Amino acid sequence: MKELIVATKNSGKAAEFREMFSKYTIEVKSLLDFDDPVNDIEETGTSFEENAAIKSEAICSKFNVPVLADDSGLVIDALNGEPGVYSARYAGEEKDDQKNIEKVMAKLKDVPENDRTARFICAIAVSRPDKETFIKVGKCEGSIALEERGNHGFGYDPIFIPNGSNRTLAEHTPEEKNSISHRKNAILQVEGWLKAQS
Ligand SMILES: O=P(O)(O)OP(=O)(O)OP(=O)(O)OC[C@H]1O[C@@H](n2cnc3c(O)ncnc32)[C@H](O)[C@@H]1O
Ligand SMILES: [Mg+2]
Repeated sequence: MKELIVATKNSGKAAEFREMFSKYTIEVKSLLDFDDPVNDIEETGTSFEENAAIKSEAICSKFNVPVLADDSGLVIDALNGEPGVYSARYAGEEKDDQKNIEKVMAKLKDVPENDRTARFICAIAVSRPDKETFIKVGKCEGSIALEERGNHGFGYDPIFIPNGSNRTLAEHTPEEKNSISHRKNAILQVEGWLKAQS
């Protein structure tokens, strides 16, 4: 079975990838599966695409196998695109999901329902030894809820309502989220390559 490393240390992302890749005969590993801890990669880019490629290329050079990386985040119109590429560390270096949510909710406290439009974006970069990296982007349009709700998922899911629903993503089952998410929409675009691997 071919091996694919998903270059993430985010357990929420790793679980979603594992589930969405289960239909392929590919052995999927995340950076959380290695006995020797892999150093953090500095995300110095100014776009999701750039940061995804920084991660996939760094891990591909290290292990010499195909690597897929995800750089993703929440873009809120009323905050001029924040938290954007800084989504993980919006409220500080400790990457605390709850503090990040509280920071967003405080900044949006006077913003009415109609002006709370937002989207999740996911850039997926695939790097292979001696080949060019390719990058695809997926989106999920929606809005920021007036209050936090639900326990599923991770990150900003408790405050994000996808268009067409009245529930937050954290009130969607993992299967439901994986059928509409930004991550799913990015994966769909690399499906041809994934099939060729399995
Ligand atoms: O870099 P890796 O190791 O993959 O893990 P990370 O958590 O630092 O990941 P990113 O740099 O891509 O930052 C993404 C942040 O955006 C948020 N995010 C991304 N996808 C999300 C999703 O599906 N649901 C909720 N929040 C999400 C969440 O706060 C993530 O920490
Ligand atoms: Mg990161």
